Amino acid sequence: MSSFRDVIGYFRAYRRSAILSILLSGSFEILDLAVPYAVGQILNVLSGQRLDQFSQTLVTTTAQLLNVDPDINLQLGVFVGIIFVVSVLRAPLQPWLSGWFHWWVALKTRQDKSKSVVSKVLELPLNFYDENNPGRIAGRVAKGINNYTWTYPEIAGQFLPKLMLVLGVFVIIALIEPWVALVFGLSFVSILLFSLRHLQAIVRKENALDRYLENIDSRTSEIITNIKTVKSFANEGREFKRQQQRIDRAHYFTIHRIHRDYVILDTWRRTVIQASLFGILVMTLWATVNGQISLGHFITTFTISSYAYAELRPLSLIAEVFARRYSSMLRFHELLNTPSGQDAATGLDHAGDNPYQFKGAIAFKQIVFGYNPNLPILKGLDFEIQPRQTVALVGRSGSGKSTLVKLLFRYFQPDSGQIYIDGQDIQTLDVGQYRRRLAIVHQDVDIFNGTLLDNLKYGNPDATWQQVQSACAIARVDEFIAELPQGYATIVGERGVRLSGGQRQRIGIARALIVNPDILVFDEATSSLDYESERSIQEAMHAIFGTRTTIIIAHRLSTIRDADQIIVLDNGAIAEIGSHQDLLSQAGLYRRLHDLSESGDLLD
Ligand SMILES: Nc1ncnc2c1ncn2[C@@H]1O[C@H](COP(=O)(O)OP(=O)(O)OP(=O)(O)O)[C@@H](O)[C@H]1O
Repeated sequence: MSSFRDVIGYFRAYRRSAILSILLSGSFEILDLAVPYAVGQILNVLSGQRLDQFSQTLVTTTAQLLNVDPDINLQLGVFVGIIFVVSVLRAPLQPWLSGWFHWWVALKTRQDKSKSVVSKVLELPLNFYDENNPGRIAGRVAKGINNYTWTYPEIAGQFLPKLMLVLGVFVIIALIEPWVALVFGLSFVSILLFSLRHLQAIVRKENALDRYLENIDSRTSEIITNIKTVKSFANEGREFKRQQQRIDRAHYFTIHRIHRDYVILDTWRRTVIQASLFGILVMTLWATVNGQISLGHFITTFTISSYAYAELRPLSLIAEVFARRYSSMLRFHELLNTPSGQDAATGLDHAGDNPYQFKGAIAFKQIVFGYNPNLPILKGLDFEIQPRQTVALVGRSGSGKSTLVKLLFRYFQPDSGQIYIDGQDIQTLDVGQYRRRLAIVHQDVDIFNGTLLDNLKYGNPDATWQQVQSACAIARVDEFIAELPQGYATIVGERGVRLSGGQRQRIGIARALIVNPDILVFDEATSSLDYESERSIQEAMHAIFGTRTTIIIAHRLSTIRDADQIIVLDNGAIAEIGSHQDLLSQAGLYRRLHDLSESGDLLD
């Protein structure tokens, strides 16, 4: 659970600049008090009343230094000089000594945290993305980073310096009239404490609202991702209505619970402030009439008290805005603190020579695994694959084929058992370097916005032209490349040419081959393709068999007739292992699946 400390810790790297600039800003605020003080003393000079001890010393010292008489002109000159220094002379310095640093800290931290976000996004475990959709994650990042950036200058540049100002006012009033200071101090502390308590309750509500709004954003993002399905079922109306209800509910809560609470707080605060100010006016006037304080001190005390009370409103507003933003800041912190997961590559940069080169012998030893440890998906798998063998994983949907491959890629760690490659436990290898010796062609090949060549070389940017061309020939990418407007330089992806399912799959195969992996996995899903594309891809796969260890998650039997080994999974355990012919003659599960799909059709 994140806390207020974590929120402060966000700016830890720049704490020296932060502390210095906050102290400077506070000093500037306190310097402002010199103006009403000097005005009060000018009034005393003009009305023939005596100056206070401090002013008297100041005037006498100045007179001695300048070797002149401490007459009215000098006295006025000293006080006007003070006002000039603390207002006019200070004006060009302040932005550089305070404002600059507040934004500098905020923007530098934003720069650092933006990088941390990218690295976190790359390191988060796969199951995090199964549980959180892109809209939810992007929303949390954008809101969190922005709120931190905007909040810092407000807190460091205004809230804290103004608190220092209030402290300064308290000290000055205490020096002039201690009992007025007592009233002032008590009213201030009670307003602040009450506001804080009230805000705590509001923050809890803001937190609930934030989670609710995140769910709305997440659903909107889901609608965008699945827009084809929404439209094909003509469900726009239903989706709109559902989101509208959620938005209305969130805003009812915002207006009638949270916003109302803020207004109640403001009502109470304004009343107490005005009552306190009125009390101070009456008390100081009484003291002046009775000759306890001078006219100048009456003006100074009343002016700086109003000054301080006037600051209470902006102070409370900043505290309110902070409260509104606080929960999104905590949630951003939680995201950055999400453990990177076992599948995270150690260090993001894996450039340079890879120390690993495998023959491709794989052994699964007594592998037990469940996404939830109490519900095992793989229940003691034990098998071996020889180098360059082609092995097919067959089984009903949900039998654990993809899960097994995820363990091979170390996206997850087995609950018990080991996976060996060329006799080495894969857990002992550097995960990033190890994974670079493997490649997988997914059912749905991801295409990045960029040229076709960039996409092909995604796994191996240093690949030679020769390597690219030969991979494209094997994967039959060359068959459609001539049809693209700029050949390899054609922009594909988000803002480019749309590719068909078959074209994407062939690009996926070529991309994997360009890496020249020791182990190649096909999450084979040609069922969505037309016959010609399917044939083309099957031929591409056949051309690869025997050149490296190949694992096929098989959905159609036609591709895997020639596999060296077929592993039939049933409910997370191995039901049968053997060649196509062996398994057919065993008359077991494979035979049943085969008979069900005589034409070599779907297994699941
Ligand atoms: N990230 C996940 N978190 C929790 N459970 C999961 C996750 N991924 C898969 N499962 C569950 O694990 C079981 C095995 O899934 P897996 O994807 O390995 O099966 P499969 O044999 O590859 O299925 P298919 O042929 O349909 O792709 C299923 O019951 C599935 O619901």
